[in-house]
Amino acid sequence: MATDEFEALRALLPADAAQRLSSLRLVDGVATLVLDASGLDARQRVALETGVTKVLEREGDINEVRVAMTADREGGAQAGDPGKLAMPRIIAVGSGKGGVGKSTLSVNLAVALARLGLKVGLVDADIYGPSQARLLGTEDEKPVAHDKRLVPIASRWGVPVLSMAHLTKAGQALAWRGPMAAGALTQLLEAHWEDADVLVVDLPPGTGDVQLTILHKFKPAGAVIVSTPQDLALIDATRAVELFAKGKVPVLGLVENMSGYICPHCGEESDPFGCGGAEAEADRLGIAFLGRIPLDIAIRKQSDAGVPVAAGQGAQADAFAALAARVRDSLEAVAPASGGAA
Ligand SMILES: Nc1ncnc2c1ncn2[C@@H]1O[C@H](COP(=O)(O)OP(=O)(O)OP(=O)(O)O)[C@@H](O)[C@H]1O
Repeated sequence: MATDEFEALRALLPADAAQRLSSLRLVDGVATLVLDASGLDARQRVALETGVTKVLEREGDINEVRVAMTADREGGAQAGDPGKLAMPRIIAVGSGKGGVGKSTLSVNLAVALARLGLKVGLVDADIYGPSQARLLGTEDEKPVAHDKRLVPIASRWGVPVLSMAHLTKAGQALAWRGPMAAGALTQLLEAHWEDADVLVVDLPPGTGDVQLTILHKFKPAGAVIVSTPQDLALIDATRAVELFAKGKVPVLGLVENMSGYICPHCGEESDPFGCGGAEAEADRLGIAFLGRIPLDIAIRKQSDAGVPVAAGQGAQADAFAALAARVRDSLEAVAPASGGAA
């Protein structure tokens, strides 16, 4: 955006917002602003955002206004370690095996937790197949930096997100290995998450270096393991449980995804991958069973369209709401929110 265009838009802003403006971009009718909200309480932040949105939405060439707030305050339950960045509580979502629906589950869990009233952020740490940018409809966004740290990208669903896909060109992330990947992951996790109560982190599948880096460096408050009901997936899920146990990360429980299929034509229920295996395995491992998410074409279609089912109404949204409530309660048990409110 040209400087005069920037200044013209800036001049439209209420004076307090103009003073706090760190960056402003206008791309394809979407105005993205970053405001420094230091010293403001939640109500003042909302007032600031509303004021900005109102004036910019009146402009003919602006269809959407996205506002990100940054602030220099400490926050989160893991604050208090002097010299270390304050971090929200991290829920790591892992699976032993690829393709079991870990990313689908992570985004819907994040949205469902936000609907329960938590402030939730989502980090896509899946360097080999980042998908959260698409799942939240933010593929065309690039994060800006403030004070050398990335500012999470706002999504339509109230869950800000950062993904490896936001930092790379399509396909590039696949070639990332070792220190480069660890460096990029650190940037995503050490971004401006200070407003979040909880950070859902979508891990890559398996039990390799990236998972270990996150475990050791960022100490998740808890882990959710996703599996389909087949034996092979469950064997791998057991490995993921062991990885977290070794890293002393409490396992909040196991979720069975793609559990039971209801034919959209005849209504008959079938179990292409079996059913109930994860619950039995959770029982055997002595960990909680967090619930079942059915195999439903609506979940796949809505995911592809960047509209998480958990944001809507109906049986699938209810399934994710129930899952989120269990995850929230387990998290409270192992890592209560500071001040006791969640
Ligand atoms: N419950 C479900 N019902 C229907 N489709 C689903 C369900 N869960 C996941 N899918 C679909 O399965 C595919 C794989 O899901 P997803 O990408 O979430 O898996 P993943 O475990 O994160 O995979 P990867 O290991 O490759 O990152 C996607 O097309 C997704 O839309």
